[in-house]
Amino acid sequence: MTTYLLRGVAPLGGEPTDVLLADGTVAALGAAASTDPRAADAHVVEGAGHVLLPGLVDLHTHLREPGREDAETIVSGTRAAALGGFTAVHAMANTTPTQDTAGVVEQVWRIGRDAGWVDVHPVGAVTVGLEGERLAELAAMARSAARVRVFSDDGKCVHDPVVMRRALEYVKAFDGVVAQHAQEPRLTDGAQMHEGVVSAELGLTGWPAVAEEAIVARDVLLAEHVGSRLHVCHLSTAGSVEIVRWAKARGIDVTAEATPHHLMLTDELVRGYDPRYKVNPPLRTAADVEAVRAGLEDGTIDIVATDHAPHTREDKDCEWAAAAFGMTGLETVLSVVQAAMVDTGRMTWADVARVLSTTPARIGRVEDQGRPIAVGEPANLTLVDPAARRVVVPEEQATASVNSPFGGVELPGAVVATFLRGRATVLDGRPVERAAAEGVHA
Ligand SMILES: NC(=O)N[C@@H](CC(=O)O)C(=O)O
Ligand SMILES: [Zn+2]
Ligand SMILES: [Zn+2]
Repeated sequence: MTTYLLRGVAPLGGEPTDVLLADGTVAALGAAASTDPRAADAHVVEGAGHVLLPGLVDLHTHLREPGREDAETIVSGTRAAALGGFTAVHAMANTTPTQDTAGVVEQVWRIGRDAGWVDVHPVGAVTVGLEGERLAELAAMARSAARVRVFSDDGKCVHDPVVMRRALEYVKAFDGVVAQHAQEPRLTDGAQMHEGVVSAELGLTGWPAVAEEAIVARDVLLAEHVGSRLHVCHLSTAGSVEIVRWAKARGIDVTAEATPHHLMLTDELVRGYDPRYKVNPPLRTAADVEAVRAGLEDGTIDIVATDHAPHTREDKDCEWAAAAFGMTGLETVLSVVQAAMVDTGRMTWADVARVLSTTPARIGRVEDQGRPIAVGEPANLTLVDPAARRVVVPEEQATASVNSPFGGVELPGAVVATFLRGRATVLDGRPVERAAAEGVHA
């Protein structure tokens, strides 16, 4: 295995230092890194001005395999994840067949492991076929080789309060968490965008903020009643932030995520009827974007998760009403968080490490990720150049789909390198095919 000497990098944006990666771990730091005998034949990465972060962990990715390999495969999606700085992703359960049995989650986990770009942690469905009626075999998925800890019907809401209560009770046995897609179905019947001034002007059926907030409020109370862990997916309204803030103050064990698009984009973009901006939950108002940023800044919102939702051109390049909901995000999230939170002075790089690595790893109970950058720790790391600027070109990304809302937009920052247990998956901003990394010749 290649040894790497990262020269002059800034761990969590702090003082520049040298970091030696050997035998899959952080082997030495500071002066000891270059004097270590293993540094003699190391591959040197000149990292002056670059920030070293723990490898990013996504709690919410749609990899689409099995079933929609025309939109994404586990290989294309995890390669995109590595390029985005990730070393682990949680793969959502709304595949075909659904990830609702031990067999399906083990298959996804194994394909991810064999691909080797990032660790793939399959999310288990809460209910059979995401139908919201019967609980899926949660314990069997938890005990399978995939060791599922996050359960979600994402794409759909577990709307029946009895089913939600049972799921919250059941996952306690294996320290699991229910990740809820908070959307009251009756209040969002036929909804096409956020309900507000813009939807009224465009004459599109709106999706009221209360449809999200009513479920978030109900679920924090259920989690308190049951004494279980709840995670709120892609929180998008100012009211939801307020409810989670209240719940945390009350001691309820709730965590919440924000997506990069809800940190940056508003429903004003829908005026052009470009389906790239069609997403669930919908883009909200500028006041909601500000509330989500403030919630992330003060810790009410625990993490940023991409909700990377690739869709084929056939499913996206059509009239607004017929287009699928969803946006890609793996390869732009770090840049969006830098633009929205770091470059605005609201968060430090240490905060970025917390919301994109440490805390998502903890919520997903992934023990070897999101670790401190310290000697002896597994070398799951991401090196970022914050001074870089680039215009996003979806066609040039590794994801198999082109439905990025940031196409044509200039964003700050670039992932220079990603290391998975000491092996480079990305170097000089380019993917390192595993055969090359292992010195295997075809
Ligand atoms: N976010 C989306 O708009 N779409 C997601 C489902 C989801 O996250 O709810 C998808 O699977 O396409
Ligand atoms: Zn969702
Ligand atoms: Zn999703």
